[in-house]
Amino acid sequence: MTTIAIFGVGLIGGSLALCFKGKPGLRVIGHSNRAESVEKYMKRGVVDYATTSLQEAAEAADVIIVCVPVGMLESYLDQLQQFDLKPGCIITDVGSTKASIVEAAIRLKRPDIHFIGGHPMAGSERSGVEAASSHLFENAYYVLTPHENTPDEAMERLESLLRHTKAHIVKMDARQHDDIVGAISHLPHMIAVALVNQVRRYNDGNAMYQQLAAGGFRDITRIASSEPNIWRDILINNRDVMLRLLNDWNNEIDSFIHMLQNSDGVGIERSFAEAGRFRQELPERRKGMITSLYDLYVDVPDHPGVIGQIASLLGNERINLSNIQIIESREDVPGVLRISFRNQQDVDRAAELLRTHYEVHV
Ligand SMILES: NC(=O)C1=CN([C@@H]2O[C@H](COP(=O)(O)OP(=O)(O)OC[C@H]3O[C@@H](n4cnc5c(N)ncnc54)[C@H](O)[C@@H]3O)[C@@H](O)[C@H]2O)C=CC1
Ligand SMILES: O=C(O)C(=O)Cc1ccc(O)cc1
Repeated sequence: MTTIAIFGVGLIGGSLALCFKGKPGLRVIGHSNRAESVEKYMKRGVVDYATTSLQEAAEAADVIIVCVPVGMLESYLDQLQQFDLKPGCIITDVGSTKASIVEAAIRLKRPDIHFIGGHPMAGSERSGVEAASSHLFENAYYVLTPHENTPDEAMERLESLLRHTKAHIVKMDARQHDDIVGAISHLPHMIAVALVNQVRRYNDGNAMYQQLAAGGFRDITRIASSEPNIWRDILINNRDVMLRLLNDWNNEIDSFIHMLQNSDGVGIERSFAEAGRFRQELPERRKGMITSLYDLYVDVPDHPGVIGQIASLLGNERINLSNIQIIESREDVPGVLRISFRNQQDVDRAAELLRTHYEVHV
């Protein structure tokens, strides 16, 4: 029996727990400092057992997964050092930054305890165990940042456990991880927040801003609704990388300012064309950060009841949808209902079925 202890059973910890719970040979213990949370984990059935005792959970574990905000990770490592952990115990984390925690783990004293940094590169703007799903990591990348001293045996044990997430495991240097993820995830979160706040200020003087801000604005700013304390920790932890990236961002914006000052239409066209080409080359249908996947758009008459109708059509054929959203503007997406699925096969089946009743765009 492999016992997995999860500290911080929120969106990511809860989703991991759901990937492992009920699998043969695995037992999942959840920990929270708060008794109400422990009760909630048990009631929702995300773990086999839950406790407020860090020591009890840690000492029972073969694998410990620390799923708390980035700013708390080091203090968890320090506390774990005080306990009589099982020999061979693997400690991993899910933090969105890797360099500082990998560095801190070098301080772990026992040579038979192995820390391997981890970052499942899928998530959402939602938080808490209420948003957890066993499908969250399917087909996403899961970065591991082993140290040069990490034994192969420990790495293999962790990889084999994480196969339950159905994510693709990639190994990477922790600093390189922070550079890349800084650019493709942390910077976009900052930009989304800055953009929303800019428009929020205009809206103070004229509420039409908010009223008209649907469609594209909503899409590209979804991640501005992310959990503030989680992102405070990520950005402060990756501060040096972020400051460099923001400097480059300023240069990008400056170049737009210059093009506009000079009415440089050729330059503007070139910027859009270059960006479009690069974006087209992004891996398609790979679940990852800042992407909604397996979506289809259905052009439907705007009347109540249509969502129910579509849900029953899909339900009758046992096609599971993961999300359904009304898009209020038709300017930049073909259709008014966005329906998300968990895999391409479901998109294809749904598209074939719904085409007999509606106009469908995949
Ligand atoms: N949100 C996302 O999409 C992703 C987040 N991550 C990382 O996963 C970790 C957890 O994030 P989420 O699950 O999104 O957050 P969450 O807010 O859903 O869950 C955080 C968990 O940590 C506990 N917690 C919060 N503050 C604490 C504190 N001061 N001391 C002890 N426990 C505390 C909470 O009770 C909760 O169980 C973070 O390190 C984040 O960087 C990684 C991939 C994606
Ligand atoms: O919702 C999205 O698109 C995200 O980008 C979620 C996310 C947030 C933090 C991570 O470290 C990884 C993924």
